[in-house]
Amino acid sequence: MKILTASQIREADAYTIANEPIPGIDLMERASRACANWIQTHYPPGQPVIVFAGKGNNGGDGLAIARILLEAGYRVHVAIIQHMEHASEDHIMNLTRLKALVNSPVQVVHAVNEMPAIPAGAIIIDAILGTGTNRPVSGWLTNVFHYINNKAKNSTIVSIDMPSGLMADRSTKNAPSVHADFTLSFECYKLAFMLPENADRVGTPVILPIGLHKDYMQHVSTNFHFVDRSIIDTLYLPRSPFSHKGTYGHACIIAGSYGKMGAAVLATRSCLRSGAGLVSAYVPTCGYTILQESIPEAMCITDPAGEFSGSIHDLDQLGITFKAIGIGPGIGMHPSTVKSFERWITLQRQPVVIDADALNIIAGNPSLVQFIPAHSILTPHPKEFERLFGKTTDEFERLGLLSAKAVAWNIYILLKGRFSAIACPDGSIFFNSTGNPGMATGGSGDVLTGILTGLLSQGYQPKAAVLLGAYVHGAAGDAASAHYSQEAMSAGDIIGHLGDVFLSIRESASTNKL
Ligand SMILES: NC(=O)C1=CN([C@@H]2O[C@H](COP(=O)(O)OP(=O)(O)OC[C@H]3O[C@@H](n4cnc5c(N)ncnc54)[C@H](OP(=O)(O)O)[C@@H]3O)[C@@H](O)[C@H]2O)[C@H](O)CC1
Ligand SMILES: [K+]
Repeated sequence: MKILTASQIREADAYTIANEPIPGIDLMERASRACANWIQTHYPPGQPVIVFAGKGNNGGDGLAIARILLEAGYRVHVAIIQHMEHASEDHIMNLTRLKALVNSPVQVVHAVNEMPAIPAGAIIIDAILGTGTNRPVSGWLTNVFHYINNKAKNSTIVSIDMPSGLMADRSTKNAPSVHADFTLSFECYKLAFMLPENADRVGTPVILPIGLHKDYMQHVSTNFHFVDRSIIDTLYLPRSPFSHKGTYGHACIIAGSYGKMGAAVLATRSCLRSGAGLVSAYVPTCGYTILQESIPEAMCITDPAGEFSGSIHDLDQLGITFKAIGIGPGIGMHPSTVKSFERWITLQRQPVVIDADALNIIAGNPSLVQFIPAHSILTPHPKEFERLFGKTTDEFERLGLLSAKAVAWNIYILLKGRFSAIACPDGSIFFNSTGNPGMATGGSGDVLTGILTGLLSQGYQPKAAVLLGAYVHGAAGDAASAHYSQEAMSAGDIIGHLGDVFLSIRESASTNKL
């Protein structure tokens, strides 16, 4: 799914009005009905509803929603927030339609002391500002937001299109905004929803299709995408009935050190569970028994240094052709490991997966960047990202830096988070849609490294491997949390659910081809 900027959304709106064609007021009605339907499905008419409407089209939506809910038997109070003098045409039209209903209380609020009381259990509809927000909110609107956020007990805030105060494609990190429980947003995710700095403002985003024109949506060019199942199904490569283990490559996981052999076990096991034909683990000698006993399907190559690896650079001399290599989980930062990694990276010619301490080694010696093979995949978490690329003032700026580095280094960078951001060498960014807070647990990243290496090994191109790998990792985490709970699930449980996820993707990909 494409993620559009505020101005592209305005264009989509205008294109739909001109080419469907449909009058703007009817498009607003369609959007408002989609919201009202959602509210009616989730809350019974007994609950009081308070609509806070601004003076633009977001407010127009609010007034239409109020009318539809009143007609459906809800008790609705409407407060128009006078944040500007003039009102949009469709706001005025919907106000007229609302006032035509008997018993429709409409109040105009000019100052925070005029705000209506919010009864316990109310559904608060926030339709003050939407995608037309073009500057951080200040002045008395700040107090209005504060009043709404300190809502009465058991009430729920449902924001329409955007939590008021947020800008769709710029940072409002320190600006006031409504903190929604749910955001019912039209047609596509907004960039602001993808960033952790807005997590407690957006609440749960719900995307409601409102039939914006297909031609516009198909042809509009954007650098931002949301990876949903429709993208994943096109990436999946079914295995050939005539294949053998050689078809799917020999993968190598370079991982582990004394006390961190779990990282090697998790990455190796997830690599095996992601379809590699053969998997070898390269580990320090101290990990030999652990690895062979816990994963008999994998081969084991030991580094002579003992408790850490110091001869990684000699791997190429073994005469084994690895189709893909993943390096980093648990390798530590012993000076010999650092030296050995530095030599090893200069010898690489095909894309590799680089994670954890291998990233920290690069951060400590930025001259290594020139040796990272084109189209390699780096998987930093935010702290590792900062060590590699430096600090930014907000997360929009961080996205810009992420994209610039992926282009400059000609690599894929997967920045881990609720919606992991995958930056590609062409400047585009894909946000992964799967995963949950239960995955914020030790070993989860090691599992991802194994999955990505396994997918590369069996012939996925790096872009397909990183998009599919991130999705599968998150979806297996979702299945694990459904089974064990977010609290009790562990990284190993993610691996345990990879099979269910591959089965389901295989099924939907083949159904779509019929
Ligand atoms: N595009 C669609 O698909 C559809 C959108 N709908 C709804 O329309 C809104 C967008 O409506 P718009 O009228 O463009 O903008 P807003 O309602 O968000 O804002 C109205 C005006 O508010 C002023 N403004 C901007 N920032 C601030 C601020 N920080 N403080 C106070 N006031 C602010 C600004 O006017 P200025 O003259 O002051 O610049 C805005 O123009 C969209 O979100 C949907 O809810 C449709 O109904 C359906 C299709
Ligand atoms: K809003």
